[in-house]
This record gives sequence, structure tokens and C-alpha cells, in this order.
Amino acid sequence: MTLDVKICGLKTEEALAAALDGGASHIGFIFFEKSPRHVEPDQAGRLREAARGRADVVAVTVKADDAALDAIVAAAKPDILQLHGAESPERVAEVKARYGLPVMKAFAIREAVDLEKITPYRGIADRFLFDAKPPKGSDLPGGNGVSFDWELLAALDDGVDYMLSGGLNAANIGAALNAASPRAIDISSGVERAPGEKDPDLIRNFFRAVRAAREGDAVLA
Ligand SMILES: O=C(O)c1ccccc1NCC(=O)[C@H](O)[C@H](O)COP(=O)(O)O
Repeated sequence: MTLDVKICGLKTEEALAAALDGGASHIGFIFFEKSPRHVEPDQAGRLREAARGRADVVAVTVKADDAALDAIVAAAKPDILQLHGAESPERVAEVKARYGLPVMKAFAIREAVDLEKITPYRGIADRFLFDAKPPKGSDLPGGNGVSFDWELLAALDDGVDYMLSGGLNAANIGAALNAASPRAIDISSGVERAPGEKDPDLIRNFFRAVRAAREGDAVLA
């Protein structure tokens, strides 16, 4: 089985190159002003060119309105829209129809009941992203570097396509892949030297750890 790997919150050509050379299937740009990873649509539009034909570009937004999404889609030309706020199933359907792009809907998970929240989104969202709940006081709905109990994901049926996210890093990715069987993983803080500052060496190290955990999977070899 292939494993998609998304490196999220990229802001520099150097970090982007490390992600693409490492074998990232997805790269994420954050459009959320309070985030240390925030990029303007034009900046993302310039950076995304390096990913063309190599990785899918994911635009991460939080309850963005049409005007904001119009600007992001026009400039950054994403392949996928990640909705990381409290967007309703109707809003997810509306966004999909408006842009003709696949939508990945994020959910914050702490306990089993949180996974039930995906039910009305099934058949609407193209993929789910399961992240941890933000710690108290955090301004960010994502990118907090905290993980949740991966064992909870065992309760999902095989039809649920999800990206495992939240607090992943080179030290825990082996345990995460053992606990759950995701088709996709996502990392941000775990490859940063400081909030919002991606470290190319940490990105390379993460890919090495993923490969080691998967014992030479062909997709990442
Ligand atoms: O990363 C952010 O700053 C962010 C801000 C607002 C909404 C979403 C955000 N990140 C979304 C992601 O997909 C992150 O990769 C995900 O939350 C995992 O982050 P981390 O726990 O730091 O690996």
C-alpha cells in the first residue's frame, strides 16, 4: 500500500525542495494570518511552481469565505483545499462545487466520539484529516505539535480515507504507523527548528524515519 506524505506549512524554497526531494506526495500552504506559517496567495503561487508534476499542493484554510478562497485558488492554484475549521457539510459541498477541487476536511480528535462527527461529511469530503484538539489557549486550530490516541482510529471502517496528523515526528512515526494504518500522514511542527521555521535536515530525517518504519516501501524508496 502506498503512503502519502504531506509536509505542511512550507514558506521557503529550501524547505520545499527538501520536502519534494524526500518524496512528499503533498505540500501544504497555510492561509491563516495568526499562524507563523501563514503565506500570502502570491507567495504560495510562486513557491507552488516547484511542486508542479511532483506533489499535490494543498491550500489550508479556516472558515474562509468565498472572496478569500477565490484569491487563494487564483494565485496559488492548489490541487486540493483543506478546510480546517468548523465548516458545515453544506459548506464543504459548496466549496467543492465552486472550485471543482477535491476537499480534505479536518477534524480534531481527542476521544472516540469525535470520530462520529465525520458521518455527515461522508460522500462529500474527498478525504479526512485527523488532527489533535488544540491545547487550551492556542490561537491555532492546527500546527500545534500535539498528537492524539492513534489507537482510536482502529474503529474506523476501511472506507474512511484519512490523513493522520498531529504531533508526528521522526521519533514517533514508527509507533503511529503501527497503531493505525493510514494511507496518508501529515507533519508540520515536527520538522521545524522554531514555530513556522522548517528545517530541511529535519524534513530529510523525517523521510528517513518513515522509510525505516516501512522497511523500504517502494513508493518512498
Ligand atoms: O499549521 C498551522 O499553523 C495551521 C494553522 C491553522 C489551521 C491549520 C494549520 N495546520 C494544519 C495542518 O495540516 C498541520 O500540518 C497539522 O495541524 C499538523 O500540525 P503538527 O501537529 O504541527 O504536525
